[in-house]
Amino acid sequence: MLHDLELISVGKTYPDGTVAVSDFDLKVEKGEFVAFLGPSGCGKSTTLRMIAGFEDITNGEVMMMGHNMTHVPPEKRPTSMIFQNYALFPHMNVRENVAFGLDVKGMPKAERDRKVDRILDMFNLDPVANRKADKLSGGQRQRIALARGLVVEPEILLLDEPLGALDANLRRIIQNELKLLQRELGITFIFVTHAQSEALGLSDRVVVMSNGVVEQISPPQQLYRRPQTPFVADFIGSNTLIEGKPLGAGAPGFGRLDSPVGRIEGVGQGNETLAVIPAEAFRIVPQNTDGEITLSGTLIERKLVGAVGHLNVRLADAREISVEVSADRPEVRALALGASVTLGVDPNSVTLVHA
Ligand SMILES: Nc1ncnc2c1ncn2[C@@H]1O[C@H](COP(=O)(O)OP(=O)(O)OP(=O)(O)O)[C@@H](O)[C@H]1O
Repeated sequence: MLHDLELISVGKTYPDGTVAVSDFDLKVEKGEFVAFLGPSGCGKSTTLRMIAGFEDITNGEVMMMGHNMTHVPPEKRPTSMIFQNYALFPHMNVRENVAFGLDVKGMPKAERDRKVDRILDMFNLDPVANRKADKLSGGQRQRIALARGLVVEPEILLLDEPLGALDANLRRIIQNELKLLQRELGITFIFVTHAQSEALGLSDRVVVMSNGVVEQISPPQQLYRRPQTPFVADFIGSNTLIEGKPLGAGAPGFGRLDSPVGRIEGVGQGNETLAVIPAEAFRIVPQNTDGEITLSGTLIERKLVGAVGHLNVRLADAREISVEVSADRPEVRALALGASVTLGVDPNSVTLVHA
């Protein structure tokens, strides 16, 4: 099957020797929304620029619709890129900014105007079409940048932290618009962000990167439920990580671990050395509850925020863990600071990974 975008072992070493990206493999289907997520400096933007053609590739290949694009210049690629600072021309009006990409292609004026009108209408920009780009609000500038990226009808839209300059409220509004737009147009989106909620909320799949390396590529729910590396377990959601000695396989699909706070069973092979337990997987249970992992400790902090109780529990080996439980439960309301608590966890909620 032909993929819209395929990265084959793509790597980038800058002339000063900085290895920004290594061995990046990815296949993206038509119409997919893929987010690159990771901390600052992990190589997200470098990868996006290599896809756009703005950055030379040191190793590997970039394929689009089955064609090798590795050495094709940006303007000959079926991509369009939207930058965080929008990169609008301040001296041009909105219409000229949007028309720019079509002018570069030498499109005849009548066809150009038709396409520009359509896209200005789509983004509600016709009322400001003749205003200079630097005289507009952040949200309007963001829409111009999107309109300019889309008017050239790319197969793949590349977005580099496109919402980074907006305040939280506008960000949420434009996030929704972006998702609707992407569904409607069926264009492939590659979206770079370091905001976890944005990546998880918008995309079909998330590529988590750290230090130039792909840690995991999964749909958002899968990243939460089944992290594959210690980095992802630590970076996504709110997990307790407990190391231990592998004890081999348990029930089919499950492995066991001997940890300083007792035996832990979770989804895995049994040769892993780290158990990952989501904060919300814990419940307060009576001692010696069957069929569950139980961890005993002392309650050292309790905050009830709406329906959620945030507890800090000190376990037998003195480590402190964060636990989220339903604040409405009587056994949670009854807990006093300093009380002994037993936490129960269903092994199904636990993922074992290699440390
Ligand atoms: N032109 C350059 N020359 C040398 N090193 C560079 C250059 N551009 C980026 N780097 C380095 O490459 C690494 C990856 O940078 P990149 O901008 O791709 O990260 P990022 O994940 O997009 O970060 P951010 O979220 O801060 O934009 C970093 O260590 C960065 O310092």
